[in-house]
Amino acid sequence: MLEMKNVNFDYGNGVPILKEVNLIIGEGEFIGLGGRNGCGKTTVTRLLMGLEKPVQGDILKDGKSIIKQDASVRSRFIGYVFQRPERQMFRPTVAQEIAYGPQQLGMTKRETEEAVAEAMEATGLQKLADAYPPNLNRGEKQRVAIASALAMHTQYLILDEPTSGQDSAEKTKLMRLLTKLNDAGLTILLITHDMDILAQYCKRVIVMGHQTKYFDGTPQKLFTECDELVDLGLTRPQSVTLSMAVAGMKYCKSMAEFQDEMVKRLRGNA
Ligand SMILES: Nc1ncnc2c1ncn2[C@@H]1O[C@H](COP(=O)(O)OP(=O)(O)OP(=O)(O)O)[C@@H](O)[C@H]1O
Repeated sequence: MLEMKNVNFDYGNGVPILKEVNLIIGEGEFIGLGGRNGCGKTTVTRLLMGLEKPVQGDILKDGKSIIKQDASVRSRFIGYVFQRPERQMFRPTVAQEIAYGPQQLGMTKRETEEAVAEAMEATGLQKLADAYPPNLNRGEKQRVAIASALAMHTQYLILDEPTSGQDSAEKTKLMRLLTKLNDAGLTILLITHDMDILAQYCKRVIVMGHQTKYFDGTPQKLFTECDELVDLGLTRPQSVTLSMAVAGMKYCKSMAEFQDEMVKRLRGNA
């Protein structure tokens, strides 16, 4: 479990960015982190990673403060996929890039090879083992960044807007991969501005409001009960709007689910 306790933060210029932020990320969760541009989502994840230090408050793992552990120590259990994953790649081939973390952890050659092979298989990168990372497309680069974290046997994976600028097929491919990894036990925290992703794939949503956490609950609660969606820079996904508009219709987290429900109704099954 990762925890932020009463965290205050500014970037050293006296402008408060976060005030009294409290949040818990339990093992095995799939959490979406949303909110307006500039509300502090990336800052929250940088604090969790140890790339920034709180001005006040604490960050804990399994109840113990990790505030003194720098980012290199925390990278053993928290993997991070940056908005521009190419910025975290320095090795000449995909396989060598993925092997870098295990080597830094002191794994033997054999352990490293095994970890790299497993991570490439989990992310479908086997055919790209010898490719030069800068030549990959964005989806492939993201998968290399994810595989690099998996090869270190990370417990938590944080992704910063991984689907922005991607077409629908790439988006679905990535989200299916993340769902599969989450089903296998990986904890995921995903920053996103995509409402469909919050609704369809995340089991819990945290929304940052003005300098602090504003909402923490299920996507269903957020999209059906929260009156401040617009103020928070969010919109209701079309599938939810439509399912709320049809009398007696259950909450539909995706258009596919809405269509299935409608077909059932037309056939007289619902
Ligand atoms: N290095 C920095 N120095 C000073 N201010 C910063 C720095 N990085 C971010 N900020 C400011 O901190 C605030 C929060 O930024 P942050 O990137 O965490 O927001 P965000 O919610 O992730 O935004 P977006 O959705 O646009 O990515 C913003 O006002 C931003 O301008």
